[in-house]
Parts: sequence; structure tokens; C-alpha cells
Amino acid sequence: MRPSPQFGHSLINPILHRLNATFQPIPEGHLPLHKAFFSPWRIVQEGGIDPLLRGLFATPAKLKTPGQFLNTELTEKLFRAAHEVALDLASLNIQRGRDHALPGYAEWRRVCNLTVPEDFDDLSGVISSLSIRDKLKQLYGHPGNVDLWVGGLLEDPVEGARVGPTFLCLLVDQFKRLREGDRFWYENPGVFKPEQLAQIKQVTLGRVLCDNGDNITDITSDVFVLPREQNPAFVPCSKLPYVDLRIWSDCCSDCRSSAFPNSITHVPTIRFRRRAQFSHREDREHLFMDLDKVTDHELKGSFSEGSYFAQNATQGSGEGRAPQPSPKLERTLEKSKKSGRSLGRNDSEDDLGTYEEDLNEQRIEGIEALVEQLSRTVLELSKKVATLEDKCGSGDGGGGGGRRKSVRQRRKCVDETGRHRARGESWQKDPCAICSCRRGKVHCRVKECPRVTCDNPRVEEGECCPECDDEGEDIENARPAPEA
Ligand code: HEM
Repeated sequence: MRPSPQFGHSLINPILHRLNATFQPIPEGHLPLHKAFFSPWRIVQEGGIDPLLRGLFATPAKLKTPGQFLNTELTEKLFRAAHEVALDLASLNIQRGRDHALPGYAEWRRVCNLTVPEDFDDLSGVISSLSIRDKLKQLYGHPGNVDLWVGGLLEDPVEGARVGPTFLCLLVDQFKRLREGDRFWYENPGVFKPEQLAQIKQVTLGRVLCDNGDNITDITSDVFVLPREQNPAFVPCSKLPYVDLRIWSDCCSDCRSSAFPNSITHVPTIRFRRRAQFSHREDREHLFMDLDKVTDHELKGSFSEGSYFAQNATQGSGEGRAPQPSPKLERTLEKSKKSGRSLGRNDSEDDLGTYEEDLNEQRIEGIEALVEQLSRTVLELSKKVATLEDKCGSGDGGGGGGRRKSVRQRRKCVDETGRHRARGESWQKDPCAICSCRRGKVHCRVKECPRVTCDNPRVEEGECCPECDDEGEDIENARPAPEA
């Protein structure tokens, strides 16, 4: 519900504080809000974005008081630089709610199972200031006419919150719906791996400011709490946890193959297990690395070709040089390369067994999905082939002329010399065999010869059967042989 998050307008500070690296005001000084509108040049010429960011986390937000809900920079001078007559943010908020035909404040209280006021005294429990209730009565006449943004904003805050019960209810409901209606919600199973989620959850707004400022080096541990409320007031940015993006690395053991669109690494839905070297320090402990003996430097150096560090390392020696593995680690890597296994915690000359298990696990995870996908494809293709076969073998009935023609063509034959034979055609394949074309297939009958008893039978040219010189002596009558 749009008006409820607009409660944020009541928290806007009329002054933008601008602080230098030691949290002192910059020479150009702080900035009245209306002078900040439509003046991006100030960021370029007046010290960049860092002074503004420091002002946001190191100075208090505006206090919402019964005397002032929105500061006059917003109600009297909004966008004055761009409009001949300045705008009024409060009026805009009220008007926009009416544009959308939103029910009034009292109706929303009903939605939230809160008491519905019949007169303005009924509101004394949630809007304790009598003068405010009187002003409302004067303006609206009846509680049923009060706009949601106005009534919600005027409620006394619930303990521990910056909003009253109505906005609290609507904000909770809104954000709950946003989360539950979002199938890509980052905490949903399958959206991120647990170790990636762990990385995301440790990020703070402070980390975001450190990473996105030009040169913010110190910050409060909790940017929502004033420095004076924290001990120490400021910490170096390096102390705040950061996202380790190596956990998102999708490289399988050979990144070169990922250049080929049909390689296994590009088959959708297949994600390979993360390599042990890319794990958190905590994870690495059970993912084989002997951390007691291997330093972080060695660990980075141990990344093989295609790894994050190898890809980003500057060639050559000197400062940008890629960290090199220690001789011990190199030997271990060499050994694991030869055996085709990944590095293991208990790696030793004699102990090779556990790695094979891990490697298999890694492969099966991808291959199972691939096999499943291929099986589905094969099944679909088989169905299509069966359908086509059905259509072709269903005789001449049905189908268009084109199809009948193709069926007739299919019923032609090709003989042993590669010559086309018409349906029903017969030909002498050789002196002993007569063939014919039937239903697209060549059928041959081989002549059966009579038995001969002479010692030197002869086969005349163009004849099939052997004969003795003494013709007819021992010859039985020829009869057709069964179909070949
Ligand atoms: C200098 C600070 C700010 C200025 C000048 C400002 C100004 C505005 C303006 C002009 C609108 C459009 C009003 C309309 O015509 O309907 C708007 C909408 C809105 N503002 Fe702000 N705002 C500021 C800060 C904030 C903050 C801190 C929050 C919340 C924490 C907030 C929440 C919203 C929301 C939820 C809308 C409605 C957005 C929509 O309709 O899609 N604003 N704001």
C-alpha cells in the first residue's frame, strides 16, 4: 500500500550534512535540501559522493514531532529550482492517494482489525495530541473522510518503531506479500546455494557504502545507529564482512570447454559442485584442505588454470604477480592431477580413496541431469518417428495428393545395380535368378538345378545349370526354388 512507505517523507532531514574523512564539515558546508534538488553538479564540484554518504550515517535523521511531520524544504520549496511555483510533497502524496481512489484512513484501520473511529475522540488512543485531532476535525469533519497518508502519519509510533499501528500493519502485509509472491525470492530453496546465501546474509548497508563510495575508509559497524551510540564509534571498512564472489564461480574443472555452446557446462540446469579451493575458509576445513599447514597465500596460489586468481593475475613478476603455490602444495597438486582427483584434507602418498568418491559425486551431479534430459529427448523423438511411421504405413486412404505420391515412390525398388525398378516389375538378375519389385522390396527366385552325375559338368554361357556332355543322361527337371 503506497502511502505507508511514504511515511519515509516524514524522516527526511531538511539539511544534507556533508562530512570529510575525519567526519568534520567540508569547506563548502552542509546543504539545505532545496539546494540539492536538480544540482548534480554539486557532487562533481563539491567533494564527490562520500561527504553526503558520511553525513547520512554519521548524523541523526530528522525527528518526527507533533509540530512538524514534513520539513518546510519539502512542503514549501520542493523542486523550486525547476518549478516556477515550488511543489508541496504532502499535497502530492494526498492527491496521489485520491487519484487511485484509495479508501480512507478509517477503512484501512478496519482492514487491519484495529478500532474504527466514529468521532475524533475515538482516535485519542492512537493520536494523543489534542491539537492535531482538533485540526483534523476542522479539516475533515468526520474521521471517515481522513486520507490514509495523513491519518497513518499522524498516529503515535508503536514502541520500538517509527510508525503507528495502521502503517505498521500495512507495511508488514505489503512486504510479506512481496516476499511470498516472488518465486525468485532470494531465500527460496534453489535460488542460491546455502553457501552463497550465507555470503549474501552477512552483507551490511555499511559494506555497500564502503564498496560504492569513492574512498570511504571508516564507517560505523551499524549504519542505522549513531556513532556516539557505538563502541568504537567507527571501524575501518576492512573490518566489515564482504561478499566472496568466488562462491558464484561456475567454472568446472576445465573452463576452456565453457567456450563451446554445446559443452556440458552449458547444458541448462546443470551446475557443477564448487571446487574445494573456492570455498569459505570454514567450508574448506571439511572440504579437504589442510588449513593448519597451508597459508591463505598458498591457497590462492593453488588455484589452477581458469580459476579466478589465475584469470585475474597480472603476468610477470612484481606486485601484480599471481601468488605462487608453495613447493609442498605444488607437489600435492601435481599428484592430484596425475590421479585425476581433487585435493583432499588427508592427502598423502598412500591415501587416494576419498578423492575418487568426491570426483564421482561431482560428475554424477551433472551427468544425471544430462542423461535425464537426453532420455526425454530420445523419448520425444521416438514418439515422433512412430507417428510418422503410422502415417506412411496406413495405405492410400486419407492424406493429400503429395502424400500418396510419396507412398507410391516409396514402393519403387532399387535393384542390385542401383537401377530403379517400378512396382511389380520383374527382371533377370543373373542366369539363375529372376527378381521382382513388390511393396517396395526386391524378391528373387533362384532356379534350382537338376543334380548331375558326370565327372566334368559344364555351365554354358548365359545358362544357369551345369550340364554333362551326355545331355539328358542324369538331369532332373528344373523346378523353381522357393523365394529367396
Ligand atoms: C529528499 C528525499 C525525497 C524526496 C524529494 C521525495 C519526493 C517524492 C516525490 C516527488 C514523489 C512522487 C509523489 C507523487 O507525485 O505522487 C515520491 C514518491 C514516493 N516516495 Fe519519496 N521522496 C524522498 C524520499 C523518500 C523516502 C526516504 C522514502 C521512503 C523511505 C520515500 C518513499 C516514497 C514512495 C513509496 C513514493 C511513492 C512511489 C510510487 O508511487 O511509486 N521517499 N517521493
